[in-house]
Amino acid sequence: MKNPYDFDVLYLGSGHGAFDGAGPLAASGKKVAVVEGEMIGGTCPNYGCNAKITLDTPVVLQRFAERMQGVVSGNIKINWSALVAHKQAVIKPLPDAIGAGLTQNGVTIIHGYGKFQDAHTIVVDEKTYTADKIVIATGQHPHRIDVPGTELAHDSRVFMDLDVLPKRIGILGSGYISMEFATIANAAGAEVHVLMHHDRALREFHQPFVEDVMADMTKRGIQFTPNAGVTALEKTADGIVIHYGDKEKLVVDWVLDATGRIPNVEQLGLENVGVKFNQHGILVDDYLRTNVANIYASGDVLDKQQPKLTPTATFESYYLYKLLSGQTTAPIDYPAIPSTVYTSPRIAKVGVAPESVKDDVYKVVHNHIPDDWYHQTDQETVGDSLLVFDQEHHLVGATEYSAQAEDAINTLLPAIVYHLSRDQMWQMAHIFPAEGAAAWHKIR
Ligand SMILES: Cc1cc2nc3c(=O)[nH]c(=O)nc-3n(C[C@H](O)[C@H](O)[C@H](O)COP(=O)(O)OP(=O)(O)OC[C@H]3O[C@@H](n4cnc5c(N)ncnc54)[C@H](O)[C@@H]3O)c2cc1C
Ligand SMILES: NC(=O)c1ccc[n+]([C@@H]2O[C@H](COP(=O)([O-])OP(=O)(O)OC[C@H]3O[C@@H](n4cnc5c(N)ncnc54)[C@H](O)[C@@H]3O)[C@@H](O)[C@H]2O)c1
Repeated sequence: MKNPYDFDVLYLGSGHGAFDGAGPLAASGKKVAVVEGEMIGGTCPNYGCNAKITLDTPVVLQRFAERMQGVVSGNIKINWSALVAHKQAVIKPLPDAIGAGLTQNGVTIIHGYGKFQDAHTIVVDEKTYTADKIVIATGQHPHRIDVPGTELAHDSRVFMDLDVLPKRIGILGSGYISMEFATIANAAGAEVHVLMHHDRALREFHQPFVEDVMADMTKRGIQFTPNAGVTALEKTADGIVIHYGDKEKLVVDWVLDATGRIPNVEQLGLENVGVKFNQHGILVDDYLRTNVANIYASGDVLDKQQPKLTPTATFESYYLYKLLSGQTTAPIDYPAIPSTVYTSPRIAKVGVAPESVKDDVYKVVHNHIPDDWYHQTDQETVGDSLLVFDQEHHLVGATEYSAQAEDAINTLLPAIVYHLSRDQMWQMAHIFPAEGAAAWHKIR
């Protein structure tokens, strides 16, 4: 029977929650549209992962040169305006490249904000588009602290476009964005103050590793204030005054609000169709289907257990491609989702956390990274990993803090996802010498 709608599948949003699946879905013969209100590709390429890692790259170089002093000489100084210009040059082509990838696969791109009129109809700038199935992949937006003067603070997107690095920066919150941007701003020469909501940072990460990273950041001049309880922001002739705690004050030139992100569920017309959501996002079943049968959701906008990260959004998007193209009827089966905080050194983790381990079920193996021969070459002095094995020596979790923790954890993923035995681990021959080989060597 002919589809009575304009499209088989229409996506609201064009981030990883949409585009990783929309392209293959169109290539499989489905008529697909993507509606995007801002930049094609969404947060990750334009003002998230890719933009941030470009700003971080000279920090890594700076740390590397610092470790190798004596063998090489001279410190690396970051030229902030040149770095931001470099970031713009690296990021600028991405929306066009992602858009071209979509259109080459046959996806129709519609620019503008979409809103539900009914369960099969989306309105964009007064034009209507109908679809058999609709996927809500609208992501999140920054939370703004609810205190007088909140408008004086900025979000991470504004930070990444600053032509001139402010001298004194106050950062509210101590999650991913706070810790990463504090690292970058400090390395580039700013005075950085982190006002923590509680007494711990990065609460989902192994706290002894977080404390080591914070000690290093403190040594480099970043000032942490635990339980700050920010009460107001005020503009004065000296700068912006952050009022916190019991009548305490801090004067800075610029404030980054890094107090979390909120799902984009407002202004979608969800009330017109009755899609259910809460403050964590849209509610879906194990097929990423909302309570309205033809409406699905994917990516950061979901209420879910998995971390709201690009690998999760990509996995969901690809799952929906398989489901909506009829290649699977199975529920989504998430792998262990890895995550990293791009401080320097980084903290990365995947799978079973060492702190959750009961002795009789799992075995935790500790490695001090500088003890590895490979890390004598780069004069590494810090870093630890904890590897969690079951009784049959299957790797079930790993967490590491080190200069290259993200690569070490990525390398270990097949062992966890495919539940490899020791014999199967030996079936893989790694390029040597390399970080990945060093990480793999520790689990065999
Ligand atoms: C500063 C920062 C750094 C990050 N770094 C990392 C990292 O290093 N690694 C990592 O894994 N994750 C990182 N993330 C998280 C990552 O960016 C997100 O998990 C990922 O982008 C989620 O993809 P998504 O498609 O669900 O949402 P998004 O990428 O946010 O895409 C949603 C899109 O929907 C559009 N939209 C919203 N409403 C509508 C509407 N009504 N109509 C049409 N379009 C609409 C938005 O404009 C947006 O483009 C970072 C996030 C931030 C903010
Ligand atoms: N490397 C990465 O993968 C990466 C990097 C950046 C962002 N992200 C994604 O973006 C999301 C948002 O990052 P984020 O750092 O804004 O959020 P977050 O949830 O990681 O951290 C928010 C911080 O703000 C604090 N906070 C909350 N309410 C507050 C209040 N009223 N006053 C003061 N502090 C308050 C929290 O205690 C926490 O420290 C992350 O959760 C993650 O999903 C990922």
